[in-house]
Amino acid sequence: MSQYPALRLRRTRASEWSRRMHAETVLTPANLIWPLFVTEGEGEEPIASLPGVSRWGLNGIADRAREARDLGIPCLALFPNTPRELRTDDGREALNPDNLMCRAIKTIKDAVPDIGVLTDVALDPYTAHGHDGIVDANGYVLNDETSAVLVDQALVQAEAGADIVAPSDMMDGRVGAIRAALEANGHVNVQIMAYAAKYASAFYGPFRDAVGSRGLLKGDKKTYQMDPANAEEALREVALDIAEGADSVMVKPGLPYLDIILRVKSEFQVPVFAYQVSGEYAMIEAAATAGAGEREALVLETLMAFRRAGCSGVLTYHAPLAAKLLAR
Ligand SMILES: NCc1[nH]cc(CCC(=O)O)c1CC(=O)O
Ligand SMILES: [Mg+2]
Repeated sequence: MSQYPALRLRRTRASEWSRRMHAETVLTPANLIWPLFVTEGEGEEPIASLPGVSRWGLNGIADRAREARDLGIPCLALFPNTPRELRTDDGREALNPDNLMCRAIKTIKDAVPDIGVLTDVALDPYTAHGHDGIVDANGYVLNDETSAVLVDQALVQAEAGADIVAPSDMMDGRVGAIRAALEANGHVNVQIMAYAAKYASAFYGPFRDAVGSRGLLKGDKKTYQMDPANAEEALREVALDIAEGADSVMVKPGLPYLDIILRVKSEFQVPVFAYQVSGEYAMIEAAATAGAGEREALVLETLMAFRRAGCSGVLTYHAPLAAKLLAR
């Protein structure tokens, strides 16, 4: 009896109510984190390589925060486009308590006190060479020197009101160092979401346009970000970040790395997030524009795939669209 024709897996798929009742995974706006680009001035600056995404001045950022709240999106991720003249080899603008990032955090907290603010800890929006850290004479990104600066950067962000600091730099040991500094400075409830398995990827191009680092970047990031060939190494990275005190871990990029998400979730049972990165967003937009797929369906299917693989949530530039679709 346990086979066809008595067993028909199509039976539960035959009607909409039944499909809904048998869904193993749910996707809600609570699973979305919306990355936002911040700029000086008050205008809206469209980003050519990210159609539909803009940099916003502080007023626009406050409006986006209200929009997110109304859509049920729980958290915003912030990325500054630092004016060129403030970018230096040591990225010291990252430590300025009045920098664009800190002003954006405060703006959001004033406009919508109850929304989560996640900040990126890395130096690339502040360095003249576009790397995430301090480089030596050969252009090599120095681990321990960089980690020391990242600790101060995370503290500056926490002081400004960040709820989650998210180191995206891939230095060794920085999660433990940041956790210790947060504890020592009274920020016991500031979370760390570690970009634990971040790959040296070809999918970050539009992001680098958005934060203004593409034209500046010398070389590539392969001496610190991971080789796409590696999966076991991702598990080691995640194990270390959890041991150092990460509250949650991230896998990045997203869709090409669903296998990593699944393995991390199965192995560690910790909150896992994915970053559906700028190049993935641009790919979906290009497919939709070319008529190769239907935008809304592509967005919801890819986001559901992250949930099915084990993600608690996804950073996605499609967050407002997805939240609107999910509200229907
Ligand atoms: N610290 C850099 C950082 N933080 C988030 C992204 C990429 C996000 C995206 O492509 O959407 C990057 C780019 C990089 O590593 O060069
Ligand atoms: Mg690591």
